[in-house]
Amino acid sequence: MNPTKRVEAAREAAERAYAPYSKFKVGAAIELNNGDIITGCNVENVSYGLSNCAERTAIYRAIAEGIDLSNVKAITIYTPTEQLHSPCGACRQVMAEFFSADTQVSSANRHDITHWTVGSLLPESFSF
Ligand SMILES: O=c1ccn([C@H]2C[C@H](O)[C@@H](CO)O2)c(=O)[nH]1
Ligand SMILES: [Zn+2]
Repeated sequence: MNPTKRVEAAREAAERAYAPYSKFKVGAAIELNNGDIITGCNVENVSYGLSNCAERTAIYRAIAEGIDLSNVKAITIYTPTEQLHSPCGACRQVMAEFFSADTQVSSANRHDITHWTVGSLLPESFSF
């Protein structure tokens, strides 16, 4: 595991966030078992409900690039804020779709990092 590499990649991705409405910039970095990193940032819209979170941007980018998400080691999100922030409900559901329940999910800022798993963030997730 290389949390520093993911934190740095997520921090750089947060700098690319398009968040003129909320001013809340988020970056995400998915690390694969082979060490490859796929990043995402939040992308907002003047029609606010169309905004996409950093986590889902990274996951959808990976899908679009044909990356096998059964090989995910961990996902880290980064916010340039004083508090740490956990992923929203929509992103938890999308993570549950593509990542196994034991995949590590981390949230970092410039001071701290905290860790969960997909299963702990969305217990008893919907499926059929
Ligand atoms: O886990 C989260 C929570 C929020 N956001 C984005 C959505 C929106 O652009 C901004 C404020 O909600 O932060 C993320 O990217 N990830
Ligand atoms: Zn989200």
